[in-house]
Amino acid sequence: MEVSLITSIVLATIVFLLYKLTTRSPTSTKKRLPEPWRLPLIGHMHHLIGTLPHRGVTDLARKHGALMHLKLGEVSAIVVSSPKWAKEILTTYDIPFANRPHSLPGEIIAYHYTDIVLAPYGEYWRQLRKICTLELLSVKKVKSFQSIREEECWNLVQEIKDWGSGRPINLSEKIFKLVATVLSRSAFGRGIKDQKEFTELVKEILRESGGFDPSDIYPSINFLQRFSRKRVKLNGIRHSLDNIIGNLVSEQKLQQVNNTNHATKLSNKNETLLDVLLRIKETNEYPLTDDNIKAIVLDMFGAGTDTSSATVEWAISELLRCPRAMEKLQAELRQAFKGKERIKDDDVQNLTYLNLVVRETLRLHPPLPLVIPHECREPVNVAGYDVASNTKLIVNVFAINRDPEYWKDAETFNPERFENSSTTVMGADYEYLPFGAGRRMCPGAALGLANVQLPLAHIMHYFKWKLPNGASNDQLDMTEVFGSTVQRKNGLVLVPSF
Ligand code: HEM
Repeated sequence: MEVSLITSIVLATIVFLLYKLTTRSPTSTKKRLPEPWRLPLIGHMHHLIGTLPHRGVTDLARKHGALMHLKLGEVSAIVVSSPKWAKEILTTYDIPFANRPHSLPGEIIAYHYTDIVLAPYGEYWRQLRKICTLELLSVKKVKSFQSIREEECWNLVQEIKDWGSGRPINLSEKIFKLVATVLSRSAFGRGIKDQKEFTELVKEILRESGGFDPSDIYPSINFLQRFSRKRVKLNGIRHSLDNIIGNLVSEQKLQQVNNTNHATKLSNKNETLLDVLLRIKETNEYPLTDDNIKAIVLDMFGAGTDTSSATVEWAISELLRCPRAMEKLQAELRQAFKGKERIKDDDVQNLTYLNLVVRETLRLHPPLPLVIPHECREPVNVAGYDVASNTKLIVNVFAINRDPEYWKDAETFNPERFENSSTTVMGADYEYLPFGAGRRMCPGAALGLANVQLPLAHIMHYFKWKLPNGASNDQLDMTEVFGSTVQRKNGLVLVPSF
């Protein structure tokens, strides 16, 4: 890929120079958004080679401004990199920019855009958001999964204890498995027969969704669309997933018929996410098909696993490099759980410092630093600039969360900065947007935070952690990798002691 991209840049440069020599650019009176210098065919892609997209885009924004235009292949995008512009776009222009662009995962994995994340803005999406707010991801529903979270966190503690004190363990794998199991029990109730295969498939979707593919940046080239490697890969994943989820839906329907025959109707409190969706379908509250249900259930995994597990990993990483914060957190946990054998979900809600650590982690390491691309549904004029329909909107949360105008020592991990601050999951001035903002803002923040706080409290309360081979904690490698979320490049392999 690297080679073909470099070859394309060389070719494009030659074509560009020839073009410049033989033509004169017509003078245009139109006000154009600032942008870096571009090449024909590839646009601004060469500026991003060798960088992580969120860091590359942030560097460009520092040079060219907080409202900037980028051309990536054929695709035009505006990039918003300051709280001021985020507020302007996500309030005044929120509806025009509430669409999602075409994508292969949307077409193939999300049963032709019938999930929530990738559905186009419109009546169907509005109904799904309502189902999320009132049913699937309501505070009440999140609370109803409390015992699942507690049990699975306790299982992790036992697993680490069984593994043994003083032996390096790959904590990243354990954390991903924990979050995926909590979600799958919340979605399907009992453990899934094919849990391992299912978790692997979810991991593959996440890998493929974040991966770069020429068909994404040259959407008009039919050949690339039809024969892309990503399409073949995603079709394979979809086939396997469809079987697993299809079986789960059929089993659950059967179970519901049995329950009705035996007059053992589930109370809403005990319903899994799948039960809720099947009930909504049965009662015709919303006209959902089986495929719609599968797409929605898959969203819960796609949107909920990597985001929460990456946040737990980054929190541990930052704490290891900041012994003062680590000690303060462990002291808070010791004090709160003195004499208690197990940690309860309700207990962690009131832990002030734990809360500050999570907020600061999400500031420095938002799992979706460029959110999920939005798309403009109609031509709009933003601050005198004409923006054509189908232009993508990239909200650069990475730059916003580190904007030095809003954040003192913006690059430093300092949970205390949130003390006495009223900032919740969204900054009042749009200076803190780990869950996005506007109509497309994450509807799963309450569940996401619960799936971060309880595992982190367990991992930090029951164990002390250090790096293997006597390395000092400030040597911890913090290299990132950009996929569907920004993760640690290398798994967190640490030595527990207890
Ligand atoms: C720490 C955890 C999480 C973070 C940081 C996070 C962050 C985000 C962000 C930044 C977006 C995109 C907003 C935009 O496009 O403007 C998003 C969308 C979304 N998230 Fe989350 N998320 C988390 C957990 C969850 C969980 C647990 C779920 C559900 C199980 C969830 C479900 C969704 C859905 C359905 C959308 C799409 C909303 C739409 O397009 O209307 N998220 N999330």
